Amino acid sequence: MRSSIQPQLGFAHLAELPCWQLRCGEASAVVSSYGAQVLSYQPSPGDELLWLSPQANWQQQAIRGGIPLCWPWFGPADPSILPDAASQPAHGVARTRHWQLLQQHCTESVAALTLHSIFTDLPHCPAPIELQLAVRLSKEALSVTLSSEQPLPQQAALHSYFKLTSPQQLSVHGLGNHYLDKVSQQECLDGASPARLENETDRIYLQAGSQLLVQDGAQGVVLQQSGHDSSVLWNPGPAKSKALKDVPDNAYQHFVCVETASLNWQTAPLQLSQTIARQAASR
Ligand SMILES: O=P(O)(O)OC[C@H]1O[C@@H](O)[C@H](O)[C@@H](O)[C@@H]1O
Repeated sequence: MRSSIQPQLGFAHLAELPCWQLRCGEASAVVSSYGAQVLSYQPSPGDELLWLSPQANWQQQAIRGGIPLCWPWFGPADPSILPDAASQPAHGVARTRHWQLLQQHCTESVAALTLHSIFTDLPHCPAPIELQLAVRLSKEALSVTLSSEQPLPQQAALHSYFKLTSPQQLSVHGLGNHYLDKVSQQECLDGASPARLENETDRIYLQAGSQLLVQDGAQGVVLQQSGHDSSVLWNPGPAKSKALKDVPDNAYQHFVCVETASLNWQTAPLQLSQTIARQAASR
């Protein structure tokens, strides 16, 4: 059976949202044109790997869940690099744009599409910059690659929200033990490995490997990444969950973000990739 790509309007409670549904064998994925955001990935029917907030919204704001794209900066805009930083949105401008379909193709073993957007109004770059997101669904895995050929000073992150059944039982392998703790504002050189969640967890790991394992109790997700210089581990904990408007109060129990990031402001073309797959059950 060939794989397929079908346009669809709306996904979950996000009415009227223009999306594409990709299918390949038993696997399926949904990609939104708003933000070029993967919203769902099921390697087999009913086995959802990504979390989408039941209170997520779109239009004028980023969709909370799936795989948002942070670009061309990560977190709050840096005033030493970006003019008028205070008025710029957190995590950049890619996740609140409408993107266009550039190409698609289906074979028996893959459903793939590429979306693109041209940015003409970046605060630190007057020239138009084209950004592309390639999404590739196979029977075994989902890959996303964010790329730009122009050597712009930039940061980027694939800000994946993974579904969680138990925060207490989460361990993330492969991150290394050197991180910047954004909660305590301290650098930690000898963090525990594998990483586990604290009350609020917001860390930038500076020596993350190319393969991570997000182990949630008995279930695991294998994450392969390239083009990164760091990985971010984020879970808002109880107090911040309550403060966030677009998530339920207990959202911290339902997701963890493990992000593939390029944060060094390199003036170079961008090629940032993440591939996720359900870990095979051990015999
Ligand atoms: O609410 P936003 O802008 O989507 O950001 C969510 C989180 O994203 C993470 O990547 C950051 O490390 C956190 O500091 C931030 O709170």
